[in-house]
Formats: sequence, structure tokens, C-alpha cells
Amino acid sequence: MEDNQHTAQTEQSVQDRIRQQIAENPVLLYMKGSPKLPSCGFSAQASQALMGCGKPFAYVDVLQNPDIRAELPKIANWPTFPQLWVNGELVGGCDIILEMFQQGELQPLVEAAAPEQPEQ
Ligand SMILES: N[C@@H](CCC(=O)N[C@@H](CS)C(=O)NCC(=O)O)C(=O)O
Ligand code: FES
Repeated sequence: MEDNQHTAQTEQSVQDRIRQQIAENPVLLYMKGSPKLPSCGFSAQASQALMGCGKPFAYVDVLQNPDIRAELPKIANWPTFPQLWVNGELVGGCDIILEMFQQGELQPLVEAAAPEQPEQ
């Protein structure tokens, strides 16, 4: 009973953390590994396409965050990684990201979403 309650609370706080990440980062990629050192071919292709857009983006390595890996698919209603979120909305996974990149649709989406770099 107490254990169940604890688990429910933990899941809630993980989901809150995810929602905050999604709200705070206009372009956010949930992936396996990092853009520089991806741990899966799907995440490698997705992050490469995003890097090809030439704008900074945030990422979360779900292999380093197993709680996020477990909870995000419930929030997103999307079972796999990578997941690209732009302006608080799920764009899709690797297939959709690559398709949009090849169609020239990813770059304008990212450009419109990413805030300008602050002046130095
Ligand atoms: N067709 C998918 C490929 C992604 C995929 O199948 N990902 C798997 C293997 S990396 C996954 O995330 N499985 C759930 C998990 O590992 O938590 C896409 O377009 O993103
Ligand atoms: S980690 Fe095996 S397919 Fe992505």
C-alpha cells in the first residue's frame, strides 16, 4: 500500500519534470545518447537532421534517465525514441524527422521555434 503510494508519487514527479522540460525548451529531442555520441542509429539520424538545421536545440538522454524513458511514452502517447518536441508539441520520431528534413520542412519549423541567441 505504502509502496504503491510512493510509486504513484514518483511517477507524478517524473511526469511533472518532463512537462517542465517540454514547456521550457522550444526545440527538445528525447534520444538515446547525445547528439555527439548517439547510442542508437535512430537517435543518430534524428539528431543529425536536427543539427543540419543549424539552430541550437536541447536534448535529454533517456538512457541516462530511465524514469523519463518509462514515463514519457505515457505522456506523449508515443512508444519509442527519439521524440522531437517543438513548442510544446510532439512532432514525431526518427521517420517523421527525416521525412520532414528531406522535404525541407524541418528547418523552418526549428527556425521559427528556437529563440535567437542572446546578444553578447
Ligand atoms: N520508427 C521509429 C524508430 C524508433 C524506435 O523503434 N525506437 C525503439 C528502439 S531505439 C525504442 O525507442 N523502443 C523503446 C525503448 O527503447 O524505450 C521512429 O520513427 O522513431
Ligand atoms: S537502441 Fe536498439 S534500436 Fe535503438
